[in-house]
Amino acid sequence: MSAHTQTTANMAHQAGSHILAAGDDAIVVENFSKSYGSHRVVDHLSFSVRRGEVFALLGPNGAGKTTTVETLEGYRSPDEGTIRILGLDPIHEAVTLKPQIGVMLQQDGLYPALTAREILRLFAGYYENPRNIDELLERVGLTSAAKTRARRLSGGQKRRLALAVALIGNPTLVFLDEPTAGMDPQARLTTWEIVRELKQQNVSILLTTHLMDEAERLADRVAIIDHGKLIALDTPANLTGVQNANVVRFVAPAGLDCPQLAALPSIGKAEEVRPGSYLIETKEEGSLPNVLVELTTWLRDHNITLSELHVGHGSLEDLFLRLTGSEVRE
Ligand SMILES: Nc1ncnc2c1ncn2[C@@H]1O[C@H](COP(=O)(O)OP(=O)(O)OP(=O)(O)O)[C@@H](O)[C@H]1O
Repeated sequence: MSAHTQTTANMAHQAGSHILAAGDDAIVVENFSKSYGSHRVVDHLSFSVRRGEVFALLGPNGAGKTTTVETLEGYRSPDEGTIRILGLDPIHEAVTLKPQIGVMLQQDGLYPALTAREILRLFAGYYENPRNIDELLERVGLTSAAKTRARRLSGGQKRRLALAVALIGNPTLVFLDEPTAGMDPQARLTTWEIVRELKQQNVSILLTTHLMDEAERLADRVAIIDHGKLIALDTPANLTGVQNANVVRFVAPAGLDCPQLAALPSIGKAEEVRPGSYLIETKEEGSLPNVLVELTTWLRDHNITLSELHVGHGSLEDLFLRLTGSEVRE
């Protein structure tokens, strides 16, 4: 092949792969399973994350989130199924893939004797087009701690540094495993702002979190997994039914007779979700005013004091509890 033909072929290949890549999903997981010994922790999981999407993976402890994320990052191999990250195999094409992804780990496996700036300089050296270190330190709120050795950083500062490490290489796709766990409210807000900025720059983000409000605020779509299986996948608005106000929540003494409440004509369901905290769903759309009349009449007739009453749609936390039967923990 002549040099010209070869260049043309390369250009066509590059153009072709670019067009292909642009239409591709950032992450494709198909039928992925993983066991530790005889314990299957991920069970035929399939989902995809679009380019520029913020995708949250939720699930109770031990649901298989970290195993999934670590497999997507190329640190574990799937027993079954196919995984494509930016169109590439995370293990066999790791050399091409690694410069394009950023990973914020749950554990801050950073060099304890190096300063925050030295750690970022070290990681910047692995990338072709790293971010400016001082700007990044400023963005994550670590300017004043730039010369502090990692072992002397507070827990929250270590998380900020782990986030900066994930972003130093200007990644196309970022994995954030419980990014705000252990952060103070200010750092949490900064992290949320950074996630939104990344999204505006069309960076794809896979997020795991135990914070339902974090998922609700940030994620375009949420997947809930339990025992390694996908049990829900949709936008937060669709999952919580934000379009229809069909839920009444109230606080009253614990131990009310929920079956009796559920038997009222306009009430579809009545549950005590936590002691003294009740959730009621309407039987039909639009019957909320009737539900309120029936509920307050019932409470008055039984001489029950009401301390809070909210009307609206379900929350992600309600759905999570209902689907998994597990309390969310931070
Ligand atoms: N290396 C390992 N060897 C054996 N079992 C493991 C290993 N890593 C994880 N497990 C088990 O696999 C299951 C899934 O763990 P995983 O960490 O993926 O869950 P998770 O959803 O991330 O949980 P958490 O919310 O607690 O971080 C758990 O029962 C865990 O004990």
